[in-house]
Amino acid sequence: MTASYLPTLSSAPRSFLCPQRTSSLSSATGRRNPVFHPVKPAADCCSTKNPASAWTSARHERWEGDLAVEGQLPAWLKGTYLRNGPGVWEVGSTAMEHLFDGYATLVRVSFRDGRATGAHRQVDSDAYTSAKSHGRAIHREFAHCPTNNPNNNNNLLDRVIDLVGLVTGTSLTVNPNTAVARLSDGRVVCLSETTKSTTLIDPETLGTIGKFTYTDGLSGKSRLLQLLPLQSAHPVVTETEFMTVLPDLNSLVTRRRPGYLVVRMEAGSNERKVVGRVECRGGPTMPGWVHSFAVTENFVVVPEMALRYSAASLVNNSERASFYALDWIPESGSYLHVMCKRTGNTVASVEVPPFVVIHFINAYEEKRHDGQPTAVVVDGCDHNGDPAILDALTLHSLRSLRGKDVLPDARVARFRIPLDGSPYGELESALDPEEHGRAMDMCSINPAYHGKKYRYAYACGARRPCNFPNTIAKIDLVDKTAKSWHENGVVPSEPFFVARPGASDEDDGVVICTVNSDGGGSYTLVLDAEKFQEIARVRFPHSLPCGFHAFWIPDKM
Ligand SMILES: CC1=C(/C=C/C(C)=C\C=C\C(C)=C\C=C\C=C(C)\C=C\C=O)C(C)(C)CCC1
Ligand SMILES: [Fe+2]
Repeated sequence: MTASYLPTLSSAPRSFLCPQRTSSLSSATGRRNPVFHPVKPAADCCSTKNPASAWTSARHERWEGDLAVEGQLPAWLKGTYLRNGPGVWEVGSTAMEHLFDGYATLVRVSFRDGRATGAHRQVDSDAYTSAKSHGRAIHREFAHCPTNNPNNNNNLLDRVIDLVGLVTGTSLTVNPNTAVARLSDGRVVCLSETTKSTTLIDPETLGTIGKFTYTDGLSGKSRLLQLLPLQSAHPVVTETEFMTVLPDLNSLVTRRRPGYLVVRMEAGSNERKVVGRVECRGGPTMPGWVHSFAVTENFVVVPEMALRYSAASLVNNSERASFYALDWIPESGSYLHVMCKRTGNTVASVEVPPFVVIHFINAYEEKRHDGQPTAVVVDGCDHNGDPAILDALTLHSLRSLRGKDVLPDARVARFRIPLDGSPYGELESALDPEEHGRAMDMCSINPAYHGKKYRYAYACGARRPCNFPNTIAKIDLVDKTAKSWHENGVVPSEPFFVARPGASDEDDGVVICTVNSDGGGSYTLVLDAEKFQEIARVRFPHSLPCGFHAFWIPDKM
């Protein structure tokens, strides 16, 4: 590998790693100076030798500057890679306990002319700013329940106060720490699982512009007893629309069966319109957790997992369910529902073996010779139908069990849903899970193949022993094989596929992934997607927390 370093400030990291001595630097290259804002001074703030850096809170509110490039970035790679994820787990007297609880940290790497600039910055959500001003977290996160919450008593008034909190969304998190997406009108949003957390950001400065407010009243703002404060964290965004799934919690207060609303929002609009409602088959009262879902050309596939929202935990903001805000109720059944995008009708609803899929990979239709769809095939990262993965992602496990083989097994699950009225769907492993070390999550595909028959998926896999996925895997769903990238002790985030402009092969492009290295330190890796070999890495001057999901914004031609 040829290495070429940009002669920038970032190649002299010791001079600006410490936040106490950052302000007077000037760039020899004439480029913009790095900007450095400490979260709080830390005793080891100049050290990058922290093997648990992936799970260590970001030390600086924000930083931006030039990045050192090792290797050769493709000349065609022009645009901005954005990554979101939890990055601050300690504020004042609060120390969060779960990976999903951390306050949103954005990372940006912009590639132009073989060079790279980078930034990271905390999202100024109400959850984060209020935690800083109160000296403790005051919102309910996935696992974190505000401690000295006065609503601990079970009297009727407290229950009513909690319910009002749920309807108005004031107690649940507004921390958009999961995904980032550019809408087709150019607005860039960070998202998580509460509708109120959706936040507009500036993709260049990573500054928080403000809340993305839906104007439809669906989330309970204008209509009392509209219990729709939750959403899938992964909307499907196309050139014309934004589509998502809202678990319908109205069954908490009505006799209606629980269900899901599929909603769509046109480009440029803030108004979601209901496409249709899917009724849950299981229950009794709560829909299954829907972090993501899948779409095909004509259909939306809504999962109903036996891992269900916990009414008690959502309504009483200091109560924990068996899995944090979720209950595992295998006897309630596991289902997949298929809704027609055009009519909003549910055209298939099948029972399937238990699955725990946080992230669906893709879906496509099988068609008859006359083009009529006969079945829907859906692929997801399945934790072998076991919610134990949620416990494996506590910060204690991640920080203390490094090198221990405690990561639960996972696979690429392939579901087949017949469209002939059959009551059952099929479920099998798409390839031998040993191919990818029995770990599988944080997936992406070539976006041109969304909803279509496809061959390749990119995801995090494992080289065992490990307590977190530690490889980047390219899954070939036709040959049923996997290629892997791995280095000792690494913690990768979602590998994100970016197609070469003008490409015709599905894997003609690069895979971009930000990685925490063994002894601390972070870099963004660029792999040739076809060969699945490293072509460049772009180093940050200090370590960043491991994040979740990425997005690519190409430069305007
Ligand atoms: C889940 C619910 C809530 C909040 C969720 C939040 C804030 C974030 C969820 C993030 C997820 C699910 C990330 C998944 C990552 C998976 C990884 C890294 C897997 C690795 C495996 O090997 C609420 C809104 C608090 C309440 C409802 C439920
Ligand atoms: Fe996700």
